[in-house]
Amino acid sequence: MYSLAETKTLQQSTQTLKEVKELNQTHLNELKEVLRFHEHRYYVLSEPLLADAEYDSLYKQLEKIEKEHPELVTPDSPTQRVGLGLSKSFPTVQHLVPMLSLENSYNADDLIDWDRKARELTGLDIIEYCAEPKFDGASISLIYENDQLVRGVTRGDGVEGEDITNNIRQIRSIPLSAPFSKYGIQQIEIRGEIIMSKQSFEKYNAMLAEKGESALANPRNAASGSLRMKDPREVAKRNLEAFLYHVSFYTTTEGVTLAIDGKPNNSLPEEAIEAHGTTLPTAHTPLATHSGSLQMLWECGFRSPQKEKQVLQGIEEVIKHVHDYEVMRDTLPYEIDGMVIKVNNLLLQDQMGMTTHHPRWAMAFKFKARQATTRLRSVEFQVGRTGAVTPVAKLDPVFIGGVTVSSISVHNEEYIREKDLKIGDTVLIERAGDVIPQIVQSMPGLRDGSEQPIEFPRHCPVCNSELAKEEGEAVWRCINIECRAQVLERMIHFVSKDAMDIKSLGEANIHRFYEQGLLKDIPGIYTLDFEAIAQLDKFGKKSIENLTAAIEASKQQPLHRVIYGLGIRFVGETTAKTLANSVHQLLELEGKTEEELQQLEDIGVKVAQSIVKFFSNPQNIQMLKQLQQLGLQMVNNKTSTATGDNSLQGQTFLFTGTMPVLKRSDAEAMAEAHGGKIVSGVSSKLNYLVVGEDAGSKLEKAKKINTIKIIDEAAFLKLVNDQQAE
Ligand SMILES: NC(=O)c1ccc[n+]([C@@H]2O[C@H](COP(=O)([O-])OP(=O)(O)OC[C@H]3O[C@@H](n4cnc5c(N)ncnc54)[C@H](O)[C@@H]3O)[C@@H](O)[C@H]2O)c1
Ligand SMILES: [Zn+2]
Repeated sequence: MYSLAETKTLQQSTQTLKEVKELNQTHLNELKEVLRFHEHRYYVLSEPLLADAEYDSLYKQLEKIEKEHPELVTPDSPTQRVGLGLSKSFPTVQHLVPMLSLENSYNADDLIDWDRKARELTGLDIIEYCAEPKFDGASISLIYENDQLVRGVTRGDGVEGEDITNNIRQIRSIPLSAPFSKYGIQQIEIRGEIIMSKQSFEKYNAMLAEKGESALANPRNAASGSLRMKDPREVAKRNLEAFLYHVSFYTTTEGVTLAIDGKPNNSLPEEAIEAHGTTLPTAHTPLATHSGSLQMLWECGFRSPQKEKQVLQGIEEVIKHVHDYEVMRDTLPYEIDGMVIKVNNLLLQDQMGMTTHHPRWAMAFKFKARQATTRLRSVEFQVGRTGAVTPVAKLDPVFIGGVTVSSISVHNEEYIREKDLKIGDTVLIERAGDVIPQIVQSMPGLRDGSEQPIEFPRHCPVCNSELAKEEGEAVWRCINIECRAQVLERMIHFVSKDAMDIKSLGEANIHRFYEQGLLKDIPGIYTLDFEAIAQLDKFGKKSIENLTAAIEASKQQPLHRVIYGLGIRFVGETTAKTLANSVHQLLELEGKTEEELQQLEDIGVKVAQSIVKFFSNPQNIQMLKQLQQLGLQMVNNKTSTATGDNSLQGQTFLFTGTMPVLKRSDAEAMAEAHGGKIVSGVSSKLNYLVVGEDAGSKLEKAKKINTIKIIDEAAFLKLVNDQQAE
């Protein structure tokens, strides 16, 4: 329908519109054209070029303009109907009751607004709602007659859908027959969502990759694409699943027609419409509430959100529930993009009615958007502490999942090839939960020929030495151990939070001291020339004090942190702990063979090789000896208590006030580790009162007992360190 040239022009317009802060009526025609185009990509081709949130935001703006200028609303506006076009690959059929869309809300205020309107419409003080997940798949309508599945239809444009009965019959969670007659029902239309689980989606994409086809962007596209496959046997292989969440219409065995979704379509027998209209008899249970109909579907053998649903009283309960659910989102085996909140009582639903676009009794609450499209501007190559060269894609900044993303690691050459990335490409990116943002796919269909391949360097971008790649590895490395990038990254890793945790010596300071020639390696951290640092701009007395104290305190970090801080390849926090527990003294590792190391828990061939390599390098041993002399913990704490580092034996300690560096509990543990004892109050039995800032009554009291030594944190650390060095 759209030629390549048109596609590009429309994509260009999309970009332009996205960049306008507030669209107005002058943009109206372009906006409509752009939305129609994206609907075609989405509904007909199942190949969207825009993230949902981006589409939604353009759609909202159209709604807003039309609301301000009702005279400009045209019948073909995207707001005037649900979807656009049908693929024509399957016979189209009319829905018995139109399949509408849902109104969207994005925050608590939207929900409160909606609840207010609902209470106005119904005259109630409090409304009972039923909340359930908004399954991210493709919606379908199923018809059962005399307990047999007779028809399965896609939503299509909401009025007509495609008859995909044969494909629907392949989905195992949809029973081919269901005992509706038990409920006195002769014909029934139910609706739900066809989804592909995250696991099946991964398998599906792996299969596509094997065949050399490009991966699909998300499980929803995979589900809707799979539903329209020509060969039902292929559908069967896709492992689709179905959640059925709605009864829209039924006739009873006595011939009574009950349309739950407003007016029955003309295709119903006229006499039935006349006889019963749209009103539902109250007596007719279980179909008096939405939650009741979910229960009935469950009992008829359908996977309805019977377990996932929640009946709630009033909007405050709803708001709490949807926020709680959003937190769990990533733990579910399938994708959901929000929650749907429905007025539970079906009579009330009927009373509230619907617009041409959506029912007034339901509201979608959309979770934070996680996908967006943007442009890949360039690729930078970063050198890590192990010399690995990582390509990082620089993007036009986009806001997703609550943060602005402007660069994303693209891992290695293979990954770039797999994702078919080029400089200048439009890319779809995703940020799921706390997961690091990823490029989902490039959009090769939008290339205009100006895109450039990503060239991988053969020389280190920092020190220019030739890069090497080990057999069977995807990563290129700079093997020059003196490489400035590596030296810096090693120091940054050493002081990082999970290693030595020297907060005042962050990345910026390390760079600065390095550039000034004040710091060149890890041991140098403990011999910093503070007088020279004091000459540097922005280094006041207070900063120097903090820095000194933090560095001093880090000498007490346990051995496993020192080991982790060394940044030995493949040695993470867990392995570092295993190694620390396997020795009395760090340098014992120097003599260990690969075989010996592999006896330890979770240490495999690769890890063992890497450890041996580290400890057989004389430069590394030299560094460890230096660190030992400088007073770092080179002994395993557990064994040290056993061998009796009891230098503070018999001494009592009490801490008061806030200390500049140490946490109270850490300081106490430190005193105890050296044989000291913590007491709870000031008395003549107390030897040391360690005071921090804002020390109060304890200090006053201690001043009156002249046997108590009152010291500050620095003196305490000195005490601990000196005792240890003896
Ligand atoms: N990326 C694009 O270019 C593009 C283009 C067009 C539309 N879209 C997306 O499609 C959406 C519009 O599609 P829509 O009209 O289907 O709206 P929708 O997807 O926002 O919500 C309505 C749909 O939610 C589904 N749903 C899932 N769980 C449900 C439940 N428990 N109860 C009821 N319904 C449930 C139903 O299929 C229903 O049709 C837009 O919000 C946009 O995100 C994207
Ligand atoms: Zn280098």
